[in-house]
Amino acid sequence: MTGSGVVAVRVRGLWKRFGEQVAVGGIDLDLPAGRFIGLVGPNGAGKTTTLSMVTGLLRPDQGTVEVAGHDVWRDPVEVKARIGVLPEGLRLFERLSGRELLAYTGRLRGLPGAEVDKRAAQLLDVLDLAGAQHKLVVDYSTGMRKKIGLAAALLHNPEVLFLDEPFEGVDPVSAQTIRGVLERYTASGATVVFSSHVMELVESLCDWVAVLAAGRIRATGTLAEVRGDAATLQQSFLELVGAGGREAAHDLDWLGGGAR
Ligand SMILES: Nc1ncnc2c1ncn2[C@@H]1O[C@H](COP(=O)(O)OP(=O)(O)OP(=O)(O)O)[C@@H](O)[C@H]1O
Repeated sequence: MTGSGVVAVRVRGLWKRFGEQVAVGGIDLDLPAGRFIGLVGPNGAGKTTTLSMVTGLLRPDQGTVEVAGHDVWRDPVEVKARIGVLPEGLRLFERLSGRELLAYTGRLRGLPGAEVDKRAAQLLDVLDLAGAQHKLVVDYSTGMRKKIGLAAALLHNPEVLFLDEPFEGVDPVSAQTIRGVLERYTASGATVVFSSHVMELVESLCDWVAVLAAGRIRATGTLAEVRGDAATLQQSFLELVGAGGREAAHDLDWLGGGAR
């Protein structure tokens, strides 16, 4: 699946409204296979809504999504066998231990018990969770929850992995661990799609970027293409999405300590 030109995710005419609010306003997108892809955009841009529709968690009002050549809404079983998802606000089975959660996930994925045991042990080890594997998930910290969620999403060796803000609330050591696992995974030809509004992170991890603002795609391409002549991705991002509002700071002339 590594070859250039192979499309991992194909989105056409995707729309989602919540009442009057247009969350996603007609997105067309081809995400190349074998890349580390960043879906970036400011708060409320529509990243979570887009990822939810792409992974079959939220039904679009209009439009189609194909993942690994299968239509997400007509062929959900084929798609779900090929993807791993770490959603935002991840809900886990809290009363299972980390190890039990992986055993359960592996069996749901149809893997033989011995294979699940082997993969679970390796993932727990690599993600630095071996010491906490018998602890209940309810007692895990935010970072530990992200890591066990990532392990569950990787267990069946998916072709495409979707991660919604995977580094949110994660300390630098755990972030480095997660990063190592993801880099190894993409090096084997798999595709990672992750959403973030942290530009430095996207710049250091991704080789392909899609910029989303106000429910629409503003730019796509390799990191170099999207960055263009700007010094950093952050700068080109601010130009793309418009940095309006920065000057509004003078309205806060009462703010700054001292006089009340
Ligand atoms: N269930 C919902 N009901 C109503 N409005 C919603 C719902 N989900 C999302 N929205 C709205 O749709 C828009 C896009 O939200 P979304 O969560 O997709 O953005 P995002 O890019 O993921 O933002 P963030 O980076 O802040 O998580 C926002 O204006 C949000 O208020």
